[in-house]
Amino acid sequence: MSERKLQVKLAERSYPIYIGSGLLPTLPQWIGEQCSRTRHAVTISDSSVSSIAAAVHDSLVTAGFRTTQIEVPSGEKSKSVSELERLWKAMLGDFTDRGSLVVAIGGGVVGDLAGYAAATFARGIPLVQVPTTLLSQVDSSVGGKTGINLPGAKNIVGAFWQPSLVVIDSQTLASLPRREFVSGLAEVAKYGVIMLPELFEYLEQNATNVLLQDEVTMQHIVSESCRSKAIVVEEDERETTGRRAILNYGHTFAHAIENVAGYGTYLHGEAVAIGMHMAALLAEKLGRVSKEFVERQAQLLQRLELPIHYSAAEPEQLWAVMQHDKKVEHGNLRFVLPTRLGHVELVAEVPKGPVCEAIAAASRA
Ligand SMILES: NC(=O)c1ccc[n+]([C@@H]2O[C@H](COP(=O)([O-])OP(=O)(O)OC[C@H]3O[C@@H](n4cnc5c(N)ncnc54)[C@H](O)[C@@H]3O)[C@@H](O)[C@H]2O)c1
Ligand SMILES: O=C(O)C(=O)C[C@@H](O)[C@H](O)[C@H](O)COP(=O)(O)O
Ligand SMILES: [Zn+2]
Repeated sequence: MSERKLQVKLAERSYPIYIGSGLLPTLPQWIGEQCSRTRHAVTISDSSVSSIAAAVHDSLVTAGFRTTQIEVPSGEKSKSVSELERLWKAMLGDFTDRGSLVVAIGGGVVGDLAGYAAATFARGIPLVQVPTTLLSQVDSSVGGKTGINLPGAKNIVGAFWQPSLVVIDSQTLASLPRREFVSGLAEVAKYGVIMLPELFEYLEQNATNVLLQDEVTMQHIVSESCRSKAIVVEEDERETTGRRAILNYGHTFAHAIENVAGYGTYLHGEAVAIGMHMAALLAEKLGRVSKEFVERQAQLLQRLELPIHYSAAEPEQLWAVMQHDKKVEHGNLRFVLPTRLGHVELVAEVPKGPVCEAIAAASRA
């Protein structure tokens, strides 16, 4: 199967996304095209993708690059100040400079962490994303959000730093555990709810093939997801007009759940699925959507084997953590809420009562 090429159009920060099977051997050529001044590549990966990182490294060496290889522990806890500091020091120690680039090989954790290292080292060096989880292929590798967590808030320190190139090779998913694969489907369902009802219906009709990871089905959902994200990012690169906030559907709840449960307890996509259910319940309580909408979304998420219930009922605790959400403005938390399938809005002045009721309604003791 030949590759598909999408383009994220952001003037001088524009970049291609290549999607296909068996693309990694072509990576050095594409790096040469996108980052022609670069002869030194810092590959950053995690311990679950060592063999993929080794293959990328070898192809870069063969193509004449000097390389620095860095590995971080796998898991959400690596999006930390201490890992970031370790990366900076390793980059400095091997003479990384403005003629270098970072190649992030892994899931969203590596992409966000390595991306922020690229954004900050020497005030910013080019970044290439090689996503190896479904979640990172449909979402985190595109759009330029990079960063780390603090104990009190998810993704609270970071930068917008667009990659110069994204290479999505479906073969890298061969070793991905099923729970991680399913987690990525939450972000795909999210695009369906926020802007692409056809994708939502496609998921409803093709759930079996999706879960079987049928190649044609996968290429469709990955490219539709990247296409949707690119459209939104092109309209509001730095989330200043509110348009990009639609990509945060379910995330106000999700980030609080990830934080309160302890980073890594819920996978990001699992928390997003629960957060989407909470957001739909909240929208229903505010009279914005029907019960049928809530049930239809819940049915799809469950059909995709995603959770919709939070296993500990702590509405007050989630509410407190949500006050650190980046959509808080002048002390007011804003929620992304649906009005119909394919459309969501950023809503301010949502009272605490219905929020806590929605959390309780989606919770199981
Ligand atoms: N920047 C953004 O726009 C954005 C968007 C969505 C999510 N995120 C962030 O992304 C993170 C979640 O990303 P994720 O779900 O990819 O998690 P992850 O990076 O932790 O990867 C999931 C697990 O799979 C392993 N893994 C990765 N590739 C593998 C492969 N090919 N084979 C076997 N194992 C593999 C990893 O080691 C890890 O244990 C969260 O921190 C979330 O906040 C960022
Ligand atoms: O790219 C975006 O914009 C998103 O909101 C995508 C989300 O799926 C992603 O989890 C993102 O990291 C959340 O952003 P944050 O600004 O709430 O940290
Ligand atoms: Zn997300």
